[in-house]
Amino acid sequence: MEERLLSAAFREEDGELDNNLRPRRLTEFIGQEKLRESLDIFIRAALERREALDHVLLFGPPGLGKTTLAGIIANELGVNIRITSGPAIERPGDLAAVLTNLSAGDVLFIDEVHRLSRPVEEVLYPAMEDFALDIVIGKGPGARSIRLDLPRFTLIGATTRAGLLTSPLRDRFGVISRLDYYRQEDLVLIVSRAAGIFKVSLEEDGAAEIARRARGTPRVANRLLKRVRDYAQVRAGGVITGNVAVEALEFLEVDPLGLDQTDRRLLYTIIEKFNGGPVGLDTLAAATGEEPGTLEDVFEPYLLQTGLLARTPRGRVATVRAYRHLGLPVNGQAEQQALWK
Ligand SMILES: Nc1ncnc2c1ncn2[C@@H]1O[C@H](COP(=O)(O)OP(=O)(O)OP(=O)(O)O)[C@@H](O)[C@H]1O
Ligand SMILES: [Mg+2]
Repeated sequence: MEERLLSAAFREEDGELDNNLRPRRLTEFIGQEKLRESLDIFIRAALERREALDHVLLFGPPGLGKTTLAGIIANELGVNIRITSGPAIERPGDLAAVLTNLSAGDVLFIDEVHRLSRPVEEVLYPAMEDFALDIVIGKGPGARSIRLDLPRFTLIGATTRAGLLTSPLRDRFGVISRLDYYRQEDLVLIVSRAAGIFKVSLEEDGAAEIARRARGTPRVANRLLKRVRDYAQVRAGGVITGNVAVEALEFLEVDPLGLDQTDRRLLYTIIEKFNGGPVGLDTLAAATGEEPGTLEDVFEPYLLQTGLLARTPRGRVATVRAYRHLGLPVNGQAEQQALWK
């Protein structure tokens, strides 16, 4: 699992990659036009009024650019960014320390903001709303609370699971932006830009081939580019043509829709062991030896998105498209089930 080339999740080896490749300005950020345009307006307006930007919530699947955007926003505002994450802030006192160290206008970026503990969240509410910190002194009936003023700051929260955010927290964000999977043409621009930074020679067809198999995700596109580059260097004189990209990606077992072995095995299991489905999540997990949560969060989103898998009230179903993709005959059963789609 950890080793999946196509996982959109962040991995250690991406660290360096991400830092060199991260666009620093809004104009360098490719795709997500609507979101980019709105952010551009909000940032300019805040700058003109010399105010801190409203709190921003960025949500969407992993690897689509949430952390990148947080950095860009701070950069465009010309302020410092403090980076932390939900699980890293263990106690209310930890958050209080971070908040009291901010300067006016600063950006506080909290990644995985849905994973803040309740007591920590409660410190965040008045901080976001009134730029104040309520500190309780003493215990029991003698306890009293004093209010400390905080500088006006901008909280940027990022989450892959907006549904898990409590509503009091969600309601305190003035800007709520969703990132979507990228279009093919945007991914072509993204890998071409990365190739420029890596100084790899990448032809147009090569870029298209990598983009097509990148699951709509810049992080995956950049990672595939790195592996294809290795292949091209050793086997093909360093130039990534369309053919070289196809060869390399076949070698890496990334198929034309961007599925890897694990994705295909999942679909085969539904088709062969469960006659195409419907099959319940837990049963499917047991049959494939994966955790139900992993199936749901890691494997399903992309299969659902490409229409290879469908969720029905009675369980998961392999669609006609899945049969065709795997080159299996579509029997009457599958046609029937396809009606669920
Ligand atoms: N619009 C974009 N243009 C160019 N490169 C991008 C874009 N979006 C993301 N990237 C690249 O993709 C990589 C992953 O982006 P990022 O780390 O911002 O994703 P994320 O949404 O924060 O992921 P996670 O949910 O795992 O934290 C970075 O290396 C970044 O350079
Ligand atoms: Mg991130």
